Amino acid sequence: MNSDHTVAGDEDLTVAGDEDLTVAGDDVVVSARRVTKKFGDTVALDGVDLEVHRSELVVLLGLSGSGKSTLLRCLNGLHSVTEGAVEVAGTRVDLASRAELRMLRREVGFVFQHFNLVGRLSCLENVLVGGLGRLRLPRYGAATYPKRMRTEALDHLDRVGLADLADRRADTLSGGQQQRVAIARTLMQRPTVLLADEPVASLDPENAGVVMDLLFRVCMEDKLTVVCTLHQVDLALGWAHRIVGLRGGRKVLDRPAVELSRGEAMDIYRRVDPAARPASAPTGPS
Ligand SMILES: Nc1ncnc2c1ncn2[C@@H]1O[C@H](COP(=O)(O)OP(=O)(O)OP(=O)(O)O)[C@@H](O)[C@H]1O
Repeated sequence: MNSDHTVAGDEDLTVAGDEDLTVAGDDVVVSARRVTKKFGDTVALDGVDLEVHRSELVVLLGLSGSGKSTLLRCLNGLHSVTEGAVEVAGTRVDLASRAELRMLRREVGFVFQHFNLVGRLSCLENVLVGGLGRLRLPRYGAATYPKRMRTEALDHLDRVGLADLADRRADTLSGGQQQRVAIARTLMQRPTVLLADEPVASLDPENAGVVMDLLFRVCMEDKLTVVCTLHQVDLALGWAHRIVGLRGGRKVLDRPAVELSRGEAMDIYRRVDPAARPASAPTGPS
């Protein structure tokens, strides 16, 4: 156990030496406290705090290399943190055993930029794969899954608007359709948290909007906690409840999307730290 950190009950997470760090109230599902992640000499995250609530969609924005993917991976334990505390769905990720991390990952769905479907399998079977964690033995072919799971998987495909393509091989679908199948597969996991790493980076603007709309709908309807990395400021402003900006591994912005102008959001992408800019300098379009 990491001696720097202590947990005192479900609603109390503290980092030793920082009395003001009690966090994780009733509906805080994701909590990162002073998280630092180093890869050798590279500081990918530098003391990042983040809280995300149930039914909240938070978008992480930032230049390439600012630490967005690293933060997502620290949330589900794919990366161990160098310092700090992470709690997700009631599990202290930074202190979790391998078995606890396996359990946690059933609750935390992950949506990837490149969909990660099995191309030669049907859409239905790809979705069913999301429910494998609930079964004791592996399955080969959609027909070998219990009927109730097939019905559930079809419902998820219906929800993403693709029930009529259930029997089609996944590699015959467009990118946008494949990402919708991947989201249906994640829903089959019955997650409480959904992490999405640039889920629309490979899609055209129309399909990107469809996928963001879908993520927003499942966030609200299923009361999911969604953390999503994006590079498209307009999509973030359109669908996020809250926008968190990272720069050089540090959090430089954390505001409700409705309170942000486009110019303020774009500031995250400027090479010069807006806080360091002289007061007389132009702020760019808003
Ligand atoms: N496995 C790793 N080993 C070494 N360095 C890494 C590793 N993963 C990330 N980094 C470094 O950590 C920093 C943050 O990378 P990260 O991938 O989190 O950025 P990002 O904001 O997600 O970038 P992008 O928008 O390009 O995906 C970068 O300097 C990167 O080179």
